[in-house]
Amino acid sequence: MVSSELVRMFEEVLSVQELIKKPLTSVPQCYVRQQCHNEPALFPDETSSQELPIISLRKLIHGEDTELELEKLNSACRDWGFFQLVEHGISPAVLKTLKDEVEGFFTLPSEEKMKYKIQPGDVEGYGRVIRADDTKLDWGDRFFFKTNPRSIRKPHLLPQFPSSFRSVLESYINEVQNLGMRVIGLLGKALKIEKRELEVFEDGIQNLRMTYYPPCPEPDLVMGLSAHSDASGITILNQMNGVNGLQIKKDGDWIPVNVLSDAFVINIGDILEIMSNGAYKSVEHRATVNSEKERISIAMFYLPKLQADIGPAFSLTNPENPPLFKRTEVGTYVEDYFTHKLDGKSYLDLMRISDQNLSI
Ligand SMILES: O=C(O)CCC(=O)C(=O)O
Ligand SMILES: [Fe+2]
Repeated sequence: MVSSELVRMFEEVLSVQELIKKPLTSVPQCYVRQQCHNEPALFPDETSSQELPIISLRKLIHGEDTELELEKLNSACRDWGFFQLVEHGISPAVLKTLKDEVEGFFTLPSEEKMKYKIQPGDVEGYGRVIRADDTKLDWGDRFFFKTNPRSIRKPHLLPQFPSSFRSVLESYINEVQNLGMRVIGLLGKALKIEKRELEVFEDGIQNLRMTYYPPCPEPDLVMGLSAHSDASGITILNQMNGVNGLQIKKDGDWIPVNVLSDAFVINIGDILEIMSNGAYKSVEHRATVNSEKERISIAMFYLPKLQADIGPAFSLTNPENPPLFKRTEVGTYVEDYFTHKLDGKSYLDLMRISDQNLSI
């Protein structure tokens, strides 16, 4: 539990960008992580031979290699829970303008960004949500907001953005929503889930998190984003300024992901692990920072619509393959998720049906 004094201190250091404006020789204690002895190294061997699978959307859709590519996709989601998507069809002009606009946004004067500051009791806006069990702060400035369906947009956030930023975001939101639906369809095909069970994703929820990770004088003492799994169906990550930092947990090791230009990193979130009845993995990941250059990413979380129920797909479960997770409404799931700390896979574990009461 953090003391109220610590909460006040956390709230005062709302922006890491502001913090590093004064020359810093060491990192304030509220960012310093305690490395436990059995934790894998923060910066694992960069020569790791494990490379994230690369999947081509073009190959998944046209040509002779469709089946082969679908099998590659299937293995990537089972073994890694992550893959890099190339030839995804999102227009390069939108991606370039988006990068410039997001960079521009994070370099606005603090007073401008504070107009969008997260309000007490909310989770959307600029800044961080302090939870009762937080003990350390992440080295990154975030902006989280809900974009789809349009009716859930907060009037003081996206609608108030500078018009050039708003306009490119609208294009990106549309393109990435279509891409998300396409990828979900292909995952359903690879998993052999009946099409109608994926209809819950049509006009699904889309949330965006933009994160600016400033350079840090002592990068091995801090974490840009704590280890977590995503609550989404899938997440589409755009590492927009080409700087490495993302790490994925695989077989107990943290594997660094090399940014591939013109690729998105896509991962399976908790909801798809549940729907696939555990066949696809929602894998823990985290973001590290470096001492040289800021890192900017934008993550798009794609979820089924709010009224939908989530649970293991009926077309995948039977007496031989009983459901491993409980069913719940998306709305309840999302609300519960936000009240938990980003602490590995703990929330997904709450959804797991224990061995004693496995039932269909
Ligand atoms: O910035 C990154 O590389 C990771 C972002 C992420 O995992 C998230 O926003 O959930
Ligand atoms: Fe994430």
